[in-house]
Amino acid sequence: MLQLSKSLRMRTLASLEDSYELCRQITAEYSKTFYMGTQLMPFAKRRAIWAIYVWCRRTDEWVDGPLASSTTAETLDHWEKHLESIFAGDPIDDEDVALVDTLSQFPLDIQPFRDMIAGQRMDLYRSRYETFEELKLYCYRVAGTVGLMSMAVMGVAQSDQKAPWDQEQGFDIPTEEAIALGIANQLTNILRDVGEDARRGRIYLPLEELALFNYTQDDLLNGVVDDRWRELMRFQIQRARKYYTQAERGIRALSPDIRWPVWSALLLYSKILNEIERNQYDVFSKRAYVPTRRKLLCLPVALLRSKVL
Ligand SMILES: CC(C)=CCC/C(C)=C/CC/C(C)=C/CC/C(C)=C/COP(=O)(O)OP(=O)(O)O
Repeated sequence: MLQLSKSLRMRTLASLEDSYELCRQITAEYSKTFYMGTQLMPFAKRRAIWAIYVWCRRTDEWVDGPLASSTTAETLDHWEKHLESIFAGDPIDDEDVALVDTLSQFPLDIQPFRDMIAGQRMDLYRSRYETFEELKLYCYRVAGTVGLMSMAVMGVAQSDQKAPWDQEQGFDIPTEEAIALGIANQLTNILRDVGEDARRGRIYLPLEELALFNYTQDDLLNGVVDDRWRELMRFQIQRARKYYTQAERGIRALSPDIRWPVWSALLLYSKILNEIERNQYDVFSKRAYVPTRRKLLCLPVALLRSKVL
């Protein structure tokens, strides 16, 4: 019976090609920046990243999407079982077909996927973070994990593709740097979306850091932009940039064919911080956005860096 229902289900699922195409469309629709990055990758890696992106997006939707108000801990337990089924090679939905294929081709571990679900659990119960350590754990879970997943697909440089001194620097598998890029991206996202999150009653910035700048939760919820806020934002932006710098050091340890896309994604996303500065730190009434022309300008810069750094 179980066998029968499984085979019935299998027959109604999308073909491999259609599933990857679905993942491509979803990635293009939801994340312009990362989609642009993936377009610079070799075919097999590009579509694997789309399959992973879609699973991450679906995971995020449980707490951020239209059905979020009915999501409970049990919903996420169920989603974790769904994940185990994918890792067992048994797709449930059309989007899973591509991910099952990706798992058969790249050495992906289930742990970062589980950690990301744990990150969504945090979002379910918490709307405040007291310290940066707590926020950092959240950022690892919802975004650092994406770095780990992506790295398994992108691959690291073979020893004959590296200069001898790279090995001495212990850059064999740049795990910390991959996590750092996820954290940098997430911190950027948090800074860009402070106003939007406040309107949903959420504050991601650590409360003890607000206090350090004499800025209150009420100030934030009311969108007060003054010297205290600008100082606080300068401090936050500086820290996000440190994570970008750490990530940059790991890129040359990656396989050469994906250094350009990773540099591009890094530059494109970090530019949002420049836009926040350009907007005089007003993240309440404006959404920091990098215009397409400025985005395109990043690509040759990224190419150059991927060759020389
Ligand atoms: C640097 C090294 C060694 C490896 C690279 C490893 C990678 C690719 C890390 C990047 C991880 C990543 C893409 C994290 C996602 C974080 C994030 C905040 C995504 C935001 O996604 P959306 O919310 O869809 O984006 P927008 O809303 O900004 O379009």
